Amino acid sequence: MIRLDGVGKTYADGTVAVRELDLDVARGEMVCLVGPSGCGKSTTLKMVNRLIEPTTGRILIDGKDVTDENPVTLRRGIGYVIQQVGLFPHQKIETNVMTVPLLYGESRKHARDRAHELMHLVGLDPATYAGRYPHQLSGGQRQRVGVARALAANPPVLLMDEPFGAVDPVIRGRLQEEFLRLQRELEKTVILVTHDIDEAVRMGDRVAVFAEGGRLAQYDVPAAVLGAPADDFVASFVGASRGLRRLAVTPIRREHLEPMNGVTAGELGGVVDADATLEDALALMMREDRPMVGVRQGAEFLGVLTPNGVHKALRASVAAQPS
Ligand SMILES: Nc1ncnc2c1ncn2[C@@H]1O[C@H](COP(=O)(O)OP(=O)(O)OP(=O)(O)O)[C@@H](O)[C@H]1O
Repeated sequence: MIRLDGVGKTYADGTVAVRELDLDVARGEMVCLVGPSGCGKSTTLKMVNRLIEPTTGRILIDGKDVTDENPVTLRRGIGYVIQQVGLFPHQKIETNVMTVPLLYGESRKHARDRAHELMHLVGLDPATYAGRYPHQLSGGQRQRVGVARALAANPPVLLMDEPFGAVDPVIRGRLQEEFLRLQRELEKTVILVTHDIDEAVRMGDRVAVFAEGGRLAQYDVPAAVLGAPADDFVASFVGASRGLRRLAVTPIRREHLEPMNGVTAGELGGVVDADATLEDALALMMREDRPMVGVRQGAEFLGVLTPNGVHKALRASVAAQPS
């Protein structure tokens, strides 16, 4: 869907922000660009919607070179969410969200209906918030308006630059959760920039770890980035607690379960659903102070997970990834 092919950006003052970057993002995939400050993440994102022109290489969306497209037409198909949201301060929330549909010639009635629908989608009741002004909203609510506005033209592609950066950790977690739910429904192709490895592994189907100069140090699924860092840079960036982080991104698999035979009710800490993560299962074992939990899929009981099974699952999650 989106392909960066040998893309580089050297600014006029000689700063090499991005060097020879190859990156593929599949349709419906959410890819997180993560890395330390100044490593070229925002520059990369802005080259996709041509807010910045690359100095070398090509960027293709659906096989078409973005430089052949009129930038205005191009941006119509690309939603853009930034940290400072950029709402018009003297316009009501509803009007802020309606801006894009109105720009594309929708009637006021349609644009307003669409704005209300989107406000519902991002969890802001239009009856309460449509008539408010941006300064009458909390930071987290403003971020949601930013997301609603980016979705207004129903673009297939969304670019998000630190979209949850300006809010406190609790709200941030909630917004991440909500956006993941929304994304499961909308299946947009998303590139999200963050400097927070936790956010990247939580949100991304795949994670691109950038090093200085826009060098792509590793591009893989979260479990592999945490479980098998490509080099010392990635290992130190993901941090010493990466082992624990892996629990939250590794799913439970049938082959790591043991049969129920002989397990007594007293040994079982509880039951988790098959789509839970290892972290959920281990948290339950610890909370209940029991050596195992049951795993269920709907009405079917699949087996029990023990700490030994957790260990096997972690090892397999790395071994299973193509390097
Ligand atoms: N207009 C510009 N002119 C010259 N250098 C620039 C310009 N914009 C960005 N840079 C430089 O390019 C490099 C990459 O910047 P960029 O904003 O892409 O990094 P980033 O990874 O998004 O950083 P952060 O996480 O701090 O936002 C930095 O060294 C930055 O100083």
